[in-house]
Amino acid sequence: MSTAHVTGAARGIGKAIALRLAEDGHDVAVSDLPGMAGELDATRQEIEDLGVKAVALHGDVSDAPSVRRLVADTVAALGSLDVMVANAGIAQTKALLDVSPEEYDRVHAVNGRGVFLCYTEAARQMIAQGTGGKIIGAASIAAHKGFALLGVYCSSKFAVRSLTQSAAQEWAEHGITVNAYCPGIVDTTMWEEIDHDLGEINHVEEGESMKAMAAGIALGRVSTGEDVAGLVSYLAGPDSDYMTGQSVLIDGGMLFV
Ligand SMILES: NC(=O)C1=CN([C@@H]2O[C@H](COP(=O)(O)OP(=O)(O)OC[C@H]3O[C@@H](n4cnc5c(N)ncnc54)[C@H](O)[C@@H]3O)[C@@H](O)[C@H]2O)C=CC1
Ligand SMILES: CC(=O)C(C)=O
Repeated sequence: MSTAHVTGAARGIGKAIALRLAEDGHDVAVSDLPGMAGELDATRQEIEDLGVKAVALHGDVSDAPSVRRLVADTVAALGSLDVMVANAGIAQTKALLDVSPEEYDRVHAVNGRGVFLCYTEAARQMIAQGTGGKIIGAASIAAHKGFALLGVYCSSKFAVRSLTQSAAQEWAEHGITVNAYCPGIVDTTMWEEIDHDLGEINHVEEGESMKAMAAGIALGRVSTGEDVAGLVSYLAGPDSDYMTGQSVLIDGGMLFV
């Protein structure tokens, strides 16, 4: 029996991943910020309804003691930690010249340090267990290409991509693989907020910014969380055992096609 932890699982991509891993037979710990308790508990209930064990935990991924607790509480509740999905992240839609140093730091604290903390705390636990593991992070198309008005966000996702490569090299000897998923445009609260903010900056109607970005998607539609969860299911399972250090695009053919 394998156990997984998914951060940022109260909604969006994280929730879809948690449910998919439960369908795959993993016991699943889900976590999110304390303010998301109601939504997170709904995710936990949906996982239990699939017939596996679930636990809902609260913590801020940018805070080291908090992440240490998330890992320890997962092991206490489910017996081990075999799959870590460092999914939690925040967006920031702003021209670089308008970003304050504090705003820069917050994005990197959640998207960069948050992934670093989840990766390293999970690896410590997996190394102690001695049974290997799968560590998976949320990157983005923004880890492969910079976008105007998302500059700081993009830089934080490039950080995830390089951390994933370094961690993969350092922990291979312990049987731990480290990979990241790189969605394009996923129809979640995060993209609703990006669309709203781009609309304000560019003086266009709500929905228009998303439509303009989506026009470049070869498959002709934006993504669902479930599209991304299918890739994470593969990265968490045995079929990806010979794959590590990769940041895999799942963008419907938006970049590089
Ligand atoms: N929606 C999209 O188009 C894309 C999203 N991504 C990435 O996928 C991940 C999930 O994105 P979505 O589901 O769209 O976002 P979302 O905003 O809908 O959900 C993110 C979840 O993370 C939680 N969270 C935020 N800060 C946190 C913190 N400090 N500690 C713990 N939890 C925290 C939120 O409360 C929320 O439940 C993010 O890392 C995002 O950058 C990547 C590419 C595209
Ligand atoms: C949210 C996100 O990663 C992009 C680039 O849309």
